[in-house]
Amino acid sequence: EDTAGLDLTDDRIISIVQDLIFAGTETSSITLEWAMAELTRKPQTMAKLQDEVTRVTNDKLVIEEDDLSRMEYLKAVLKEVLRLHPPAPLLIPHESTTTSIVQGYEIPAKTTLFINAWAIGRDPVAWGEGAEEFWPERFLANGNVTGVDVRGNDYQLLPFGAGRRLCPAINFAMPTLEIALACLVRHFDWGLAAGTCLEMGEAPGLTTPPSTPVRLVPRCITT
Ligand code: HEM
Repeated sequence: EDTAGLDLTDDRIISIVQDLIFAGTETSSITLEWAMAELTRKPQTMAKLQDEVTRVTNDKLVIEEDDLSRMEYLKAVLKEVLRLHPPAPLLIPHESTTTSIVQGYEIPAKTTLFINAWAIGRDPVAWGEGAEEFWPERFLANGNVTGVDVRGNDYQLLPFGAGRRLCPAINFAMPTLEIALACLVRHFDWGLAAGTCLEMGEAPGLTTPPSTPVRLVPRCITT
């Protein structure tokens, strides 16, 4: 109490916990859902990822955080998923604090601003002719955007935002997603259920899951 004017009341604690649950669960599950959809559409990419995860983990069945640093294709796959399918496509609304001029347009103070990370991630000026294509190799050696990362320093890839309000959980979210995706492809082959097809359209909203939930059939390959 009486520290910097913000008391830690029960209501505030409940709000913070709700924020964390909302900000942390759907974003991660949507990213995994899109990852599985894109990989199922591209069996060669899926096979390449499975090869890497199997090679790095050797005979081990449990994937640990230490293993991730040797899985560069896995990281490229996740960046590519977040480029094409940022789970919060317009990030979170921001408000300008002072009047500024951006490319000749005057933005008054106190204007609500949306950053369209979805459109930026598909912009051919930043990503080249194949901007709409799912191609993780673009982030690897000899790709056209080697070194571009999701940490808010490269303005063409902003799934976590940038600057002071960058997602505070990025260092938790990325390894969590990497381990989850590595486990899914290490232990199972994945295919579409008979008679179904993948719908790659997005549902509208603050977050954008696939318009039709992705339904895949796993076949265990490690027993
Ligand atoms: C794929 C995973 C995730 C993505 C893509 C993501 C993306 C974002 C974005 C775009 C923002 C808003 C940035 C801005 O204001 O411009 C944000 C804020 C936030 N994220 Fe994440 N996030 C993810 C996972 C998580 C997780 C796992 C947690 C918590 C465990 C979390 C907690 C938060 C919180 C608390 C904020 C609000 C920060 C603030 O108000 O300044 N996020 N996230």
